[in-house]
Amino acid sequence: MAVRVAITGFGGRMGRALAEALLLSDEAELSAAVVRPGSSLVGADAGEVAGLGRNGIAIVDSLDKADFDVLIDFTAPQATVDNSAYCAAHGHPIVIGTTGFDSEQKNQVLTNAGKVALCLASNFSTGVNLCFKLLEIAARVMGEDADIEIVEAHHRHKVDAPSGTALSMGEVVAETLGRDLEKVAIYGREGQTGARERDTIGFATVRGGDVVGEHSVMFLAEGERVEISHRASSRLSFARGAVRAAIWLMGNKQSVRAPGHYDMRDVLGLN
Ligand SMILES: NC(=O)C1=CN([C@@H]2O[C@H](COP(=O)(O)OP(=O)(O)OC[C@H]3O[C@@H](n4cnc5c(N)ncnc54)[C@H](OP(=O)(O)O)[C@@H]3O)[C@@H](O)[C@H]2O)C=CC1
Ligand SMILES: O=C(O)C1=N[C@H](C(=O)O)C[C@H](O)C1
Repeated sequence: MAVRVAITGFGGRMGRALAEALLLSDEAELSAAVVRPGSSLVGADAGEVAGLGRNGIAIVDSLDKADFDVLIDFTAPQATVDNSAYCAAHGHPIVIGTTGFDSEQKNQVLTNAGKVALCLASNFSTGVNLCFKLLEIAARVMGEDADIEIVEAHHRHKVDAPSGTALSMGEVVAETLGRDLEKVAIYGREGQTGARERDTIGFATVRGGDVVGEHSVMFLAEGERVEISHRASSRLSFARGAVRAAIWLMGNKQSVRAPGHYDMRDVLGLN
């Protein structure tokens, strides 16, 4: 029997991509599509809204009206805080792709991992999670002798910066080098900045057009430079990863994963 998935933020870019990924899956299916109360999409056919053809699932405005095993939530920080609390209260595992949390919101979300299995990742694509592993090696081999800079580019509608993925990349590098990202991160430069300090990790953000998501981490040493880069050309790369995580949390419906905080590296066996 297929894993039954609810999607919150169904009308958003990722909501629609997730619907497509579920249609392509043999092991999971869309069972509920949820949008904000008052949305003009309430009552519409979810398949039609996602451009996938009629599927008979009417869009609802609350998780209380949804029938599902596991939730996939790519919305906005406060909505994710609320949706994860709902899942914890009702015993549903949850996959979270939302980025841009402040530290209090992130703590609130993670509290729920005491009650249900929760998979939180700034990026669900296989390629980015492979890059996280490559970054550990690069940081170990070159990190002490190189200046490290992270550049990311996204579409003009993105509301948080730097991207969650760029921050995760910074965390991987900083942790490998025994540095505290909060202390060494430099978010953009302007004016008389002075010479670069070796231990810092710089972030630069580009926003524009329809860029799906591009990340590059540079290790700039004397006489050579290594770049580890990832370019997403379709949101399906994130959506298929999130569906894989949902199936993994449900243990294919045989044995639901124990409550806890997981990420996509756990799903891919990279941790
Ligand atoms: N981890 C990963 O792999 C990826 C993560 N993301 C992240 O996912 C999130 C969503 O991205 P994207 O789909 O592009 O964004 P969109 O703005 O296209 O979609 C977000 C959706 O969430 C809904 N939403 C927001 N706040 C609320 C709320 N309080 N209550 C109910 N619904 C709400 C919006 O509804 P409405 O339109 O009515 O406001 C909208 O439908 C972002 O944080 C982004 O960074 C994106 C891609 C990959
Ligand atoms: O908002 C997006 O679009 C994306 N957000 C995620 C992030 O902040 O890292 C992942 C991906 O790059 C697309």
